Amino acid sequence: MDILKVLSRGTKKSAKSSLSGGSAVGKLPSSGTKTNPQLYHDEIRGHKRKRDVEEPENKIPEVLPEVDFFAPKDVAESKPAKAESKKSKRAASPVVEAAKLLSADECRQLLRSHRLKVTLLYKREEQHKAKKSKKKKAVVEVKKDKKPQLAPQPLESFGQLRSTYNLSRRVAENLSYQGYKIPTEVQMGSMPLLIRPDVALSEEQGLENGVDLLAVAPTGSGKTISFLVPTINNIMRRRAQDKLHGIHELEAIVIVPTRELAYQIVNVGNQLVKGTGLKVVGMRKGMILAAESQDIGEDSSDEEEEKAEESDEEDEEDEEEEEKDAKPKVVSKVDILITTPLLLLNFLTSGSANTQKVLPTVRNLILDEADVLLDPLFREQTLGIWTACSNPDLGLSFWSATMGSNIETLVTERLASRAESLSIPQRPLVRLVVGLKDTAVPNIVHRLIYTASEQGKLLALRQLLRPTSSIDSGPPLRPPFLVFTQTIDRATALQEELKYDIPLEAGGSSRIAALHSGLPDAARAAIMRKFRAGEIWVLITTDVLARGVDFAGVNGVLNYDVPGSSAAYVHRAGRTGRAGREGGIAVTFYTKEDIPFVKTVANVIAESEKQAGKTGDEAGVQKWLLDALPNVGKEDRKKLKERGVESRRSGNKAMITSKSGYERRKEHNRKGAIEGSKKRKLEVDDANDGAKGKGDGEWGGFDD
Ligand SMILES: Nc1ncnc2c1ncn2[C@@H]1O[C@H](COP(=O)(O)OP(=O)(O)OP(=O)(O)O)[C@@H](O)[C@H]1O
Repeated sequence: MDILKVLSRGTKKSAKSSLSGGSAVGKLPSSGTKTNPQLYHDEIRGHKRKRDVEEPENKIPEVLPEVDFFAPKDVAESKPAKAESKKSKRAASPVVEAAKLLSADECRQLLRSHRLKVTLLYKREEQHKAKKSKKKKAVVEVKKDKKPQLAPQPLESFGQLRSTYNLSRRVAENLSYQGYKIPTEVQMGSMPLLIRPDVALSEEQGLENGVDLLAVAPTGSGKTISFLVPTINNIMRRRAQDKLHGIHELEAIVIVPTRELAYQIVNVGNQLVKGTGLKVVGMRKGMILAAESQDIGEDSSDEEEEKAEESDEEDEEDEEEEEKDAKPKVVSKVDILITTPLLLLNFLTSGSANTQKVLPTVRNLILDEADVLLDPLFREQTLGIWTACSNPDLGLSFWSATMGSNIETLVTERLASRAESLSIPQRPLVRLVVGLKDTAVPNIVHRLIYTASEQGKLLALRQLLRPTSSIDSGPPLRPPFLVFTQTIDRATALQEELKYDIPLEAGGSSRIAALHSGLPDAARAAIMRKFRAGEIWVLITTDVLARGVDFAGVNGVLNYDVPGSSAAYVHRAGRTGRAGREGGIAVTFYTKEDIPFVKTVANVIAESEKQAGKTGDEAGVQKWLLDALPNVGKEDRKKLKERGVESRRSGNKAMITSKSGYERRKEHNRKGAIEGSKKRKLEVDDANDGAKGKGDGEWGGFDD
């Protein structure tokens, strides 16, 4: 099998092949950068666009430089900086163009052409009603049944961030250094709103002081930048206004569901805060933050605060130092904290039982992958942190590619009850949605493959690993790719099964790895590093990597086991085809056991293809199949989401093996026969020994 040749393509890309457009390889998402990361730009009917969407700071070449997708994110991004001279190290400041605002009609047209829908979910209005000579104030809430559409100024180019929204020069430079050409849809819609609501929503009254935001946008569409840039800029602006220079204070928290995602966001944050003096820190176990205690009794957090102040004065805290020293320390140099819910909650609830730590300095709370953070699995932990952020000016934003209406309701209710309990006016709540439906991944190829048995899946996967394989007429599934399984055991077992499929001369078993939550932190980090560096080509995992993790070079995703929900499918599949790149493929295997549940996946595929305008033979799921598959009942959906397909949780069927049931039975019988014969032989020997007077009854049976 010439797998070496195939797998080598992942790392040894010639400039020619990686830029060529025609071949299958040329179409792989890892074969080049995408200059336009936008998914939608429908024609504006009846109107000619007045403004050109081209980036004014067109200093970036038309064809972006070759990027090593596999290089670790931080290294890849910092490498060129080292090579350049100090003077030219920073990207040139984006050209500042004169601030021009679009008319409300133009905004609406442009937003619609990018399938961006912005809705006001809640607003407290004060109306002045003239009653004879007296003016009476009345509070009117936006009625649930008539939520108005908003038309905020869309961000057409990153240059506008400086000219129109007065973004800090440093942050603009750092952003420009990332080499992005044009904003994605979610950046287009959300950044103006979050950076300068007074400008973006100048037509709307009562929103100028900022809004809370629910943002729903496809996987890989640049949501991280969308919340980090405004957060950094807002901290800098506040400090500049208050003339607070050179201080560190925890002002923003980003909550994410996994450690991998937290590290990734810390890396992106560090790129964006270069030269600003701000610190982006990832929460670690045992880390102590400068927090206040609600009950000033005999609580240890007083001590912690004192310690925090002392260490602030000493000014000796440094992230690198902390890495070296595993002992818990008060981390006073942190402006933006990235954390998983439990790590921060553990800190907030540690210490004396009758005290609760609060974080009154936090002005921005960001929930990335908000639907999962507010799912029963993490809900209590997330809400615990939310409650601890006691600043009355707290701004909240919620981000995900999928957001059920239950999440929207929960957020709305929580915001209302928070305002009531703190006796403060509730901030307006705005929802921003990119695309027609959140259950879609429109820019990749989807395939559903039926195999008669569990063993058939393994054979099919082996088949896909072959150099000549392709799925229907679609693009081939080429390494590097991610394989999703239902449980940790299955991930490990699949790795065991596949590790000898990669020839030694191609790196052998070191090219394949399994990453799951059962591994220690260091092992997880090492696997991530190797996968990013292109040393691991097939990464088998569980849903722990389904959310948020950004591997620009991943060609495909294979759902070895059917995902537990439509949202899980969207997020798993969304690990490929990121930043608008086309050519990514998501393959989903299903067996007889999955048939009652597979319609959830088929529906997402159908919706994705509808949004991408694919029909007929191009479609990965044909109409006859959609019609034939049974609808998934509410109970089944719930069960599947919570537990996955039952038969894969335990017992023989949960095993992954290339041997058929018949072969396994035969092997079992053969083993039994050998053991039986050994036992008989030993019994005879024993009897003989006894006869010789040596038997002392020490024999303890056969080993397994
Ligand atoms: N304007 C842009 N142009 C090109 N690439 C971009 C742009 N903005 C972000 N990216 C790149 O897109 C990739 C995906 O971004 P990000 O991880 O923020 O996506 P996301 O929307 O958070 O995805 P997910 O829903 O999976 O978490 C990153 O590699 C990022 O560097």
